[in-house]
Amino acid sequence: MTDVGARGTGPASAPLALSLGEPAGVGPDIVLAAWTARKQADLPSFFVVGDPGCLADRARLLGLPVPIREAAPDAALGLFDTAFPVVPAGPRTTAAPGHPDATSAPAVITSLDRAVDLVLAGTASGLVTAPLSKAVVYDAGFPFPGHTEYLAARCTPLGGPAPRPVMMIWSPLLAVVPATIHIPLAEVPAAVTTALLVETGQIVARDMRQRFGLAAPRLAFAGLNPHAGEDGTLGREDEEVVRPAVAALRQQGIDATGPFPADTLFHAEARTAYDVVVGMYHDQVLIPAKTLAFHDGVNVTLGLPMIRTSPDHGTAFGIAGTGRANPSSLIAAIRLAGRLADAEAGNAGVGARAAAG
Ligand SMILES: NC(=O)C1=CN([C@@H]2O[C@H](COP(=O)(O)OP(=O)(O)OC[C@H]3O[C@@H](n4cnc5c(N)ncnc54)[C@H](O)[C@@H]3O)[C@@H](O)[C@H]2O)C=CC1
Ligand SMILES: NCC(=O)COP(=O)(O)O
Repeated sequence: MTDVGARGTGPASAPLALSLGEPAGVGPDIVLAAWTARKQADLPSFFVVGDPGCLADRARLLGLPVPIREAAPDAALGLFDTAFPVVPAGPRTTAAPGHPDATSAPAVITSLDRAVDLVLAGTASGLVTAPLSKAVVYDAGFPFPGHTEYLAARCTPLGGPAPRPVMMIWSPLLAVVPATIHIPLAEVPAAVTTALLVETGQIVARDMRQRFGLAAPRLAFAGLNPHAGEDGTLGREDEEVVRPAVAALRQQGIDATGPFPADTLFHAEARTAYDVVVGMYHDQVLIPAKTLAFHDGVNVTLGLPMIRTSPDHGTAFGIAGTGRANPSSLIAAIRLAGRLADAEAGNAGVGARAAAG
């Protein structure tokens, strides 16, 4: 694993590195659309790491006049205004849009590996990942549930402990963190421990302060059971696991509250009382987040010594290569990564919910 201690200190004006993700999905469509929208959306500069042929094929299919230029990472900044810089990496892909193919896995993984190399070396100021097909990379032996866990492994110092990665889905309307991520629902009650919730709350509070510039972030914890357990009559976990975690965080000076019934935690008035909801499992918090702001949502990985964002959606095979893919979530992800990089370089934090605009 890479020695994180060796990470460079590139200025925030270094471009962002984008991994290309699944070639049969909408990744190439939205990446091309984001570069096309770079001026009107006032995006920070970025380059793609991956197969330039895949992007060129998709541009041709979509009729987009995007001048794709193979480039070294340090040439990308100078090119970005006039051409789309692509740092070649990995084999040529052949999967047709909408038809995922196991042969793409080496290209997908190499694109991600090389993009992370460049971020850890300080050549790029942050990572933005286009969606990959978990099935395609799992079949090729990719040993991680998703980018989130892969990045924690990549950020593990030589001989040191792995950082704990925390997934946050962020939008101007709502920011949520699932305390457990990609595990079966049946395993959730055992996986939700007081220690896990305390550690999650600490990471969220720290990154909201340091990366998002919130002086005193307000964390609302959702309960696990209906009505947050109804005083223990609908399940004991809320009283015995979640409440002690909230109390421990409060003792540490973190503005944590809850557990709250999840069904009434996401309406407009409730959302004014917190900055982030920490939920107990994936769908509990990703459903409200994607329902409220599917096209503005950004997946941000907290807890790592690098910046990583991505769109909140997946490969959308049904619309890949049709011109119907909406690039807004990727555009929001690029914009947020740029602002987080600026904040890391010492400029102002991005604020709780203001950075999407
Ligand atoms: N960060 C990542 O790499 C992620 C990868 N995935 C992967 O994506 C694959 C497909 O997942 P699904 O559950 O089907 O979710 P999905 O997000 O790909 O699609 C869900 C629905 O939203 C629509 N949609 C998605 N993105 C859109 C866009 N940009 N514009 C317009 N409509 C859009 C799709 O057409 C579909 O109707 C799976 O392999 C999953 O693991 C899913 C989420 C994140
Ligand atoms: N449901 C969110 C998702 O699948 C994204 O996972 P990751 O690849 O960002 O870890």
